[in-house]
Amino acid sequence: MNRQLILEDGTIFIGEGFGADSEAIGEVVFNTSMTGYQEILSDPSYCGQFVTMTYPLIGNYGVNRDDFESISPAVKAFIVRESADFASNWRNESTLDELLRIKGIPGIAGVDTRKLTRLIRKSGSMKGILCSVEEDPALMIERLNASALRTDQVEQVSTKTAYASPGRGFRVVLMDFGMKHGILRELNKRNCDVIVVPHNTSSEEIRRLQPDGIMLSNGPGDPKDVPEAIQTVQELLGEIPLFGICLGHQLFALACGADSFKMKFGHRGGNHPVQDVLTKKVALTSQNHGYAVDEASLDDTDLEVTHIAINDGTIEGLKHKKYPAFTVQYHPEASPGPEDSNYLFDDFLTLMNEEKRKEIQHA
Ligand SMILES: NC(=O)CC[C@H](N)C(=O)O
Repeated sequence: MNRQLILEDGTIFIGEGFGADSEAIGEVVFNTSMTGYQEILSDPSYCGQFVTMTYPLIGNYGVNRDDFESISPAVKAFIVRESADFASNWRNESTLDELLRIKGIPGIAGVDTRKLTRLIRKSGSMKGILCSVEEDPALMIERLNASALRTDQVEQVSTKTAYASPGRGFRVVLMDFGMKHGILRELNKRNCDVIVVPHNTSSEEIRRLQPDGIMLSNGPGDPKDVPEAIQTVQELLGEIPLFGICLGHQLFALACGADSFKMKFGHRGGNHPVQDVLTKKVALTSQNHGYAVDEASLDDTDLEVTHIAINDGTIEGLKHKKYPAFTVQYHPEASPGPEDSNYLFDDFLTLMNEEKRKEIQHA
């Protein structure tokens, strides 16, 4: 027992260090997925956060080349009940511990993750510090309270330069706010000619690429921290069909005049039930968000709620009443998670198709 996790309310968890031997400060959140730790770890939306896995055994199938959602995991620290040091799977290429060491991410094992999760559910997500047990907790809490969490996460994880992932179908400009590779994979699977652009690409630059559609990716942090992206969406709305996921959904809502708020402890897991308002069908979804769109703020907008979370009634999907644009708060690209909502990518293609047909008729 050589490492401690100290929360801003003073709670201390003592555990065994694994991964990188370094200190970290971040926002402590929990994820209830039973598998998929590699995808979770490498999801850029966790930038700046400590992820607690509620499933008690993590690392048991190792880490492989194919399941990364980004090349450089942006998670600040990883908290588990038990870290398996023997990885058993035919795809396994390294252990979780090795990956965390290489990527400079500290971990702590042996933590009572049920207690930690209940605490977060009761008090809300909290700041935490992960450090050696040699450190004086009182001094650490002082440091924790004095440190403000960063607000430039999107800039940290977005691509610095544009790149193409060619296809022979619709051209889609994918705005990268901290994209999971699963989104690109789903678009390519449908033959889309994808151009991934940095988060701060202007609307003129996007227009110049002559896209058939725009995809707004997921990403870390508060949507209000990226006002220039909100403006870009405003400038393109109605002109080019649009599909947004998670942070992309929140940015779209803000661009349409709605508001967002920080949730108490968010939704992070692989089995969140979401209902389609129209069909009443429920899908099990993969989720990772700490902010949500405020329903009351929709009154003066042209937005319509398409999906809601069964667990707490928060908004999970929106559609513009006049323009070809729709978004979801959850992750239809799954990975990790169920594929119930994969059809949304097909809907995006249908939307682009319809708009193309209208254009041809009017030409
Ligand atoms: N996965 C995401 O895109 C998350 C969006 C945003 N950072 C939130 O926490 O709500």
